[in-house]
Amino acid sequence: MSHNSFGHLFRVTSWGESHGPAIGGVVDGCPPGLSLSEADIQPFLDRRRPGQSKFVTQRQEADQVRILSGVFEGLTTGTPISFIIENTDQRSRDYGDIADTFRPGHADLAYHLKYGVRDYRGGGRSSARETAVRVAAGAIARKVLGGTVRLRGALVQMGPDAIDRGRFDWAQVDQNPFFCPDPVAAERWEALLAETRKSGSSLGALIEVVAEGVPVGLGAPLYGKLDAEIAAALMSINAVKAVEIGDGFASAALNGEENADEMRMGPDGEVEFLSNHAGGILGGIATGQPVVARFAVKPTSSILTPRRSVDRFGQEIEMRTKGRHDPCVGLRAVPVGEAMLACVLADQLLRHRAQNPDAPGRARLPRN
Ligand SMILES: Cc1cc2nc3c(=O)[nH]c(=O)nc-3n(C[C@H](O)[C@H](O)[C@H](O)COP(=O)(O)O)c2cc1C
Ligand SMILES: C=C(O[C@@H]1CC(C(=O)O)=C[C@@H](OP(=O)(O)O)[C@H]1O)C(=O)O
Repeated sequence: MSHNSFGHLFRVTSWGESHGPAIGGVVDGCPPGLSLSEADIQPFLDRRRPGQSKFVTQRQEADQVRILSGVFEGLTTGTPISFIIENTDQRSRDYGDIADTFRPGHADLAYHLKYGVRDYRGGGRSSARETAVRVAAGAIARKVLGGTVRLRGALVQMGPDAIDRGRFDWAQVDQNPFFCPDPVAAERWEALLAETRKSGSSLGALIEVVAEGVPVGLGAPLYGKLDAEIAAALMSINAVKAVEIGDGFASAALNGEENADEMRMGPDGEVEFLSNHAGGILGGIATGQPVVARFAVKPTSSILTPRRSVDRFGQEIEMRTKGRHDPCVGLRAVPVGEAMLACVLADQLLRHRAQNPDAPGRARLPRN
């Protein structure tokens, strides 16, 4: 991960600010000959787009993507794929009040201290507007991964209210505005988030992303371990404060027997795991089990409730933040998390093929 690019062979660069004319990205290293058009990318952007329900920011952006390079007659050419998404609904006057002040919990103070000069409109470069670029890149990464890798995400906790794991149903995720896999929790969250928004406050959340059908062997120990790169990619998303793989923090409380993912031989000569505490990764390498990662986002820092802060002249102030904000950023972070996982897996797939082109990608062992 460097400043505005990540990945090695599948390399994503993003550019743009929230209230500038446009945002966009460049994906370099995408293999040639993959069918790709805007129609492959747009559905993913549509899931992340702001303004879609009363539970997200009311900024209205179409998030229409336009490919500028790297595709000829519907196929990727192996050259940089450049794309642009125009910003059309900036309301920069909302930010006039906070040009000289720093929202507690947002990036304002840190950008000021580091750079001295910043585009404060909409948070500038620090805004999650940029996450649209990640989602577009993720759609291209999914093309590289092909149809055998199934990648999905869900919101599993809003504020203190977690889903019931027994009711986890992927089919529910697109049936409510929360990306919630538990219909009963989704009903509770409707009231919870409406009340939170009305009171001028915000909530944090926990998001789970899962990739099934990941080829065995992805991961580049020691410093390019699959879990390490997934953690870095998810941690780079705005507002993320924690990432875990498999049982994550809960594994600290398990004993060795409970944590052991025991193995048997399946009838087709493939290793079968009896559980998946490891989240599909051992030694930094994919085992073929579902890759499971979770990440926590903090509550939105732009809130209407007055908070104490300081301004750039060193005055102590009290401020409230008006404007259009997500009362819980976790909702729209779901497609962003999926996209970051897709980009890491696509990059690891290309690196794995380069180093070990004959690896079978299966957990097969010889039997006597
Ligand atoms: C999808 C998404 C939407 C977000 N929407 C908002 C928002 O409307 N208002 C806000 O203050 N922060 C929002 N954030 C969080 C800020 O972008 C983030 O807190 C800020 O960049 C500071 O960086 P940090 O929280 O990573 O330290 C959002 C984050 C994500 C992932
Ligand atoms: C624009 C998007 O989300 C924005 C993310 C964001 C922030 O601080 O991160 C603050 C708000 O920006 P604005 O005040 O300009 O409306 C959100 O609307 C988007 O995701 O496309």
